[in-house]
Formats: sequence, structure tokens, C-alpha cells
Amino acid sequence: MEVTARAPGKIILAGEHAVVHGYTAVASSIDLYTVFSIRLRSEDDDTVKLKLNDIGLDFSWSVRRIKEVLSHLGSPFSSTPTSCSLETIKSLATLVDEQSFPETKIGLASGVYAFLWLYTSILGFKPATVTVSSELPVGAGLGSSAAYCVSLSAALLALSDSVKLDVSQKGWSTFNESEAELVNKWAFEGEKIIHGKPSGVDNSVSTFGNVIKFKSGVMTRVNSNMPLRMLITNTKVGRDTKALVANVSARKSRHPDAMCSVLNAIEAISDEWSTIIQSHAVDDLYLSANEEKLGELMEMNQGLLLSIGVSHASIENVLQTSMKYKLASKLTGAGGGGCVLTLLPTHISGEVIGKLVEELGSFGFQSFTAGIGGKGVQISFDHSS
Ligand SMILES: Nc1ncnc2c1ncn2[C@@H]1O[C@H](COP(=O)(O)OP(=O)(O)O)[C@@H](O)[C@H]1O
Ligand SMILES: C[C@@](O)(CCOP(=O)(O)O)CC(=O)O
Ligand SMILES: [Mg+2]
Repeated sequence: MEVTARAPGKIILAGEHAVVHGYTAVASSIDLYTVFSIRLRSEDDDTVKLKLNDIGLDFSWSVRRIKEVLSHLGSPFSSTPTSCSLETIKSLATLVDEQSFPETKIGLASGVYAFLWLYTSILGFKPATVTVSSELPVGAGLGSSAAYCVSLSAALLALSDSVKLDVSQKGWSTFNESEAELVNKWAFEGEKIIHGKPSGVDNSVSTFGNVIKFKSGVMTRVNSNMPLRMLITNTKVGRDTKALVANVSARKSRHPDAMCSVLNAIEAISDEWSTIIQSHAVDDLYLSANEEKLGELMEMNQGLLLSIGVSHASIENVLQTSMKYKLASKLTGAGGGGCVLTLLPTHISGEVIGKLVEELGSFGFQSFTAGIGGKGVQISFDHSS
């Protein structure tokens, strides 16, 4: 039997970075998925194979070697989500180094550590072939790391004794609330390995889907009543969430009062976002007034993100280009490159959007739209082999 789990990426509508420091963010899932498939191998086949299709890397460890390197942990099984210690990360790095990880892709190694931690903690030392592929750009602000950790945790838990799923179901099925909570907690432990200090907003929205408000580890569902359309532009400038989050923390310790004011202002923007999208548009006039307000909030949020040091020349380029078409934009995710959101109000014509996309394309950027606010993590079972 093969288990497949898929988890969506996300856009942060307001409040990235501030949310790491306990201030509110509003985020939504998007209909681009990361998919993990796990096929258990027979017990006498001593290998765990990992195929990372998007980054073109394959790994193969013998179960015996994994056991040997992690022997200090005793039994790896844990029914409750557990953090990976620094000592264990070092051991996991040994396992990865032994497979001669290419120097040029070393920034991706933490995803493999997260895999090994979640795998051994949830499933123990079972031989298997594991494959991942994603529709999300990796490291571009659309929450690929969270979608990776959520879909991996979901597939592993589906094979463990911790959750009891109906494996005879056909097609995609969802987890119940407490199972989803367990998936979310394990995924957060994986995000910690990749990000250092994640807020938890990305793994929560990837697990539960839809639109959420998130503050100090607590998620609230937001009933969006607005038809939101965003153009997502990938500047293709690479960046690393862990480094950007650490830079903001360093700026906060250098200028605590100024940063506190900025982060409070971001929180006010997030709160207003959630109020506006929950309101029912009584007519077109009301809708376009609300769209205008959201555009202004995006401009203000972007200005504050610039002030905390996470914008980038490529992001500013997207902002200026979209401004020519009187459209508001902001970065999404950690910034420093990656993706930018441009609000597409209902009145905007397809022709104008086409022109904007073409102009952005002339800089080498790639623009696309995605469905906003769909389902969270899902699972499916294939009995054909
Ligand atoms: N499909 C994938 N295959 C391999 N690694 C992945 C994949 N998706 C995410 N990752 C891991 O997540 C990291 C990117 O996470 P991050 O810097 O938080 O950016 P984002 O979450 O915005 O895409 C990568 O360096 C890699 O370790
Ligand atoms: C910057 C931050 O708010 C969002 C990071 O999102 P991403 O990894 O860039 O998709 C960090 C966090 O909330 O954990
Ligand atoms: Mg991430």
C-alpha cells in the first residue's frame, strides 16, 4: 500500500515577521500543493530511500546506519511531538554528509534533517521509499517548508498507530480535528529544524486550510466573505527564511522601542484585514470601497516591512511596476526576494492584468494566480500495489 498526503502552500495577507514576535498575522491557503508518498518496503529490505524530485536529489540510507547514528536517542518512537535537539541535528547532519550532499545545494540540507527527524520519530526504523514533489516554488515565500513538513507528517502519521484512518476510502480524505492538530504539531517541529524560530502560522494554515488569523501560537478561523484575487509574482531572487527572521530579531534587539511601534502598526493592519474580509458586501460600491481599503493596508504593510529590513530591489521593482497600473502590492512570506502579492480588484480587466504580467515578465519575473482559501492537508491510500 502507498500512502500519499498533500498539503497546500500559503500567502500571508498581513503580518509576516510580526507574527514571529507575538503579533497578529492573517494568512490563507492557496491551491498549490506539496505531495509526499510513502511506500513501506519489506522488513528484510534494509533501506530508507528519499527522492526529492523538485531539487533533483536522491538519498538512500541503510536502516542499520540510521539506528547506529541515532543510538543515543534510545527508542525513537514518540507519541507526542518532540523537538529535535542540537546534538541530534548534528547526528542527522552526519547521515546527510555521508551521502555527499552537493555544496551548491547545502541550503536545502535542513529539509533533509527535518525529514529524518520526523520519519524516525513517527515511524521508527521501518524501510520505505519516500517521494516528494511540489507545485510550489521552494524558498520563495509561499510556505513550501510548511507544506513539506505538513504533508510529510500527515503521510507518516497515517502509517503509524497514532491515528486510525479508514484506509479503504477512495480519493482524498481529511483528518478529524484532533488528528489534524497532531499533524500540525509534528509539522511545527519540522519547521523548527528548517526555520529556527517559526511562528507556526505557515504549518497551521497548511494543515487547516482556508483563511486564518494567528497570534502567539493561537489560530482563529476567519470566514472570508470577499472574493479575493491576487497576482503572485515570483521575483526568483533566492532567500532563506531562517536568515531573514534572524535579521529582524537582531534589529529588534538593537531598536526595541522603534521595532515595537512598527510591529504594533503591523498588528493593527492584520486586525483590519480580518474585519474587512469578514464583512458582507451589500453592493458593488461597498465591495470596491473595501478593495480600496485592502490595497491601502497592503501598501502600509509593505512600507513597514521595508522599515524592518526585509524588502529587496526586486520586490521594489514589482511594487513600482504594479503602481503604474494603480495596483497595490506587498511582499509575502519572509521577503528578501521571493514572491510579491498584487491585489486584483474585481473591476480590473483581463487586458490590464495581461499587460502587467507581460511587463513583470520582461524583468524575468513570473506571475500567476492561484485559488485562495481552499482545503488544508489531505490523505489518500493506493492499494493497487
Ligand atoms: N519540495 C521540497 N523538496 C525539498 N525540500 C523542500 C521542499 N519544499 C521545501 N523544502 C525545504 O524548505 C526550505 C525552504 O523553506 P523556506 O526558506 O522557509 O521558504 P518557503 O517556505 O517560503 O518556501 C528548503 O531549503 C528545503 O529545505
Ligand atoms: C517570516 C514568517 O512570518 C513567514 C515565513 O514564510 P516563508 O517561509 O517565507 O514562506 C516567519 C514565520 O511566521 O514563521
Ligand atoms: Mg518557510
